[in-house]
Amino acid sequence: MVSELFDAEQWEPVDDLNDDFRDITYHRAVDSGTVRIAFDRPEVRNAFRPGTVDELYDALEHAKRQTDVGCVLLTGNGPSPKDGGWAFCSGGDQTIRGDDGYQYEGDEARASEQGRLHILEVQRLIRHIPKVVVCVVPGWAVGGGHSLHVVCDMTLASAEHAKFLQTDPDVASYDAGFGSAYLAKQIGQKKAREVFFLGKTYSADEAAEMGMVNDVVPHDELEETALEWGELINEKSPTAMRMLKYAFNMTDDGMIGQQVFAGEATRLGYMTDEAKEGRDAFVESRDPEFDDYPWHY
Ligand SMILES: CC(C)(COP(=O)(O)OP(=O)(O)OC[C@H]1O[C@@H](n2cnc3c(N)ncnc32)[C@H](O)[C@@H]1OP(=O)(O)O)[C@@H](O)C(=O)NCCC(=O)NCCSC(=O)CCC(=O)c1ccccc1C(=O)O
Repeated sequence: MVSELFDAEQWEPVDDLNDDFRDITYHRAVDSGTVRIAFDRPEVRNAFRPGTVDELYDALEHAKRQTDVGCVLLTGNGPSPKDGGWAFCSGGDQTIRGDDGYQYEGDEARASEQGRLHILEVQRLIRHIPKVVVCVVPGWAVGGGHSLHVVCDMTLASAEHAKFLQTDPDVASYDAGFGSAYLAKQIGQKKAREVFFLGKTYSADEAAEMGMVNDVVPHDELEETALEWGELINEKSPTAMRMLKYAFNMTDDGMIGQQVFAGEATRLGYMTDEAKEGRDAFVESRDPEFDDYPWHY
């Protein structure tokens, strides 16, 4: 069983990757352009270790390249076989945290002697992937797991089990990027400071009231609803959705945001006859003839 909420008839494993993964599962919907990536360490509330982060990055990078996929669901499998507890993700695995980051066990593909802190690379991929990323929260979203929910485009939460908590300062960690500063854009400065400075636990309803959760649904309906959201997203224009995501990002992402949006604008430009004339003129060693193309206003 992948997860108690997982409907095996709706999904098929992305075989070439899913079989190799140890800490996550990766599936594609049978009937729509939606993929499901899930933390699979329920016995430790889906805490991530360096290998987990590598697998997450690989799955997201693979999803990015699927041109018939418009939606990524990021969730956590459960419940815990130890005590029945549910989690999306409880952040970095504190048991393998060394003095300079999180430690590999040594037998993994990208093992390094130095500690790693590369969940931020995953955050950036979620931010820039040209698809809608929905965080599907069946239980705890804590520490670095809370920050992942913040950086996703939307969040859907289990009414009964989703709980939101920032423990970063309890373990002397601090996500000074999206996890905190971007959270403040979502819920306001005072509330974001409260989340970090008081470390209170918030229910799904409270998180929705604060503006960091889009919707709260009964636990048993969580993944069914997520899949429905995926279907709605996939009905829309891929170009419009991509440009909208990058437009939402741009005001907060500085020059990188401008670069990402402008890159897509350039792609649209390349698709015009006007751009083809520029290319063809160069290839044919002649002057370009742009007279037929208006100076739009
Ligand atoms: C998540 C809890 C609130 C759940 O509480 P509860 O339901 O009572 O369950 P427990 O009995 O506490 O936990 C069950 C079981 O799971 C183990 N566990 C839970 N969380 C972790 C964890 N993060 N690491 C390792 N193990 C964990 C727990 O020990 C129990 O094991 P047993 O053997 O059964 O006893 C609660 O568990 C809790 O508060 N957990 C800790 C949350 C936490 O502090 N997370 C780390 C925050 S810091 C972080 O995530 C930094 C990483 C990061 O994102 C980052 C930030 C800035 C720069 C870079 C990075 C980066 O790249 O990493």
